[in-house]
Amino acid sequence: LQRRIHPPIDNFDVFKEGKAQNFFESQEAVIALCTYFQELLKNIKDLDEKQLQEELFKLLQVSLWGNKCDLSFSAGEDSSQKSSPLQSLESLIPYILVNDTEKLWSLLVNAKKRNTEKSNVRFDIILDNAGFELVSDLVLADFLLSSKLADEVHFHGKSIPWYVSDTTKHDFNWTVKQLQSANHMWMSRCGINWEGNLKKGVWVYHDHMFWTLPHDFSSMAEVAPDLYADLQKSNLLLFKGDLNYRKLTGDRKWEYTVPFHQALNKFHPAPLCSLRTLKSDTVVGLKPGQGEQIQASEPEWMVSGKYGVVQFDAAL
Ligand SMILES: O=P(O)(O)OC[C@@]1(O)O[C@H](CO)[C@@H](O)[C@@H]1O
Repeated sequence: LQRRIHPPIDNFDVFKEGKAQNFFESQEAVIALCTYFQELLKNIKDLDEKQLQEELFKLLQVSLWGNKCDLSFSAGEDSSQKSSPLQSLESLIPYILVNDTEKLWSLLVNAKKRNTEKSNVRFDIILDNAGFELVSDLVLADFLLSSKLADEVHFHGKSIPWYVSDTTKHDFNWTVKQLQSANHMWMSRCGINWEGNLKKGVWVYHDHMFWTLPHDFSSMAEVAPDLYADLQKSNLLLFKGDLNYRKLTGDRKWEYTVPFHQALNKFHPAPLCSLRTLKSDTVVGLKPGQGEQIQASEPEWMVSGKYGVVQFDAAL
């Protein structure tokens, strides 16, 4: 229906209220994250490589678990982030079934070393939900620039309201504005910096109709060659969320041990990584017996949102 009334009438978004509510109900978590991040920025220049890596891993995990906050998953009920997103990271590590964060780090560090003045390191985030998840993605993006691991970050949102809480251009700009005008010093500092990044053009927001069409990503080169060509300019594509994972892997009932590379079915515009909590019954790249073992004690493991993957593929 949303596609049929495109462009939306007066920017009407039936999910707008729910998305705003998720943001406001996650307020304390947003404050905790912004405060942590602004403190980190104070001495980011003095961090050695190991410390930078640790901080990147933390913020990647915050962004991963931020994917639990999804209104389609909670059937419209409260899906906000209540506790500090940083506190529980350590205890959640066993729930990351595939953890390729080291590979991600190597890629970013090597891209930086090869970087010359002429070739910027570009990082792309294919966004998922607005609300707390989006804030966690923006903090990650800010870290990449502030640590100089990347020179520009491109965000890809939805051109029409989609899958309940998915981020549109309006949600993106609204979120930056909310932070900017917040009463909390560190929240507003984040918002001001982010507005500045957009103005300077080191953050770029894009949307493309392809993201709301029913195609697997393996057909992108054919169906949306312009988008595919744009993604080829990136050093690393970060795909957020469950639905993007389903589209990456063709939403098939794969054996758990099938390599991620194979399930991508020749979709390789650039090195890519999926940050996703499991909410649907598709998962690949597990170790032999890993899925079966969890299944035996937790029949709902693939759809509960309790488990996650940070799954990387570099082959071109
Ligand atoms: O992509 P997200 O936001 O992580 O998850 C979206 C999603 O949970 O919504 C559907 C349920 O309505 C799932 O099948 C689907 O994957």
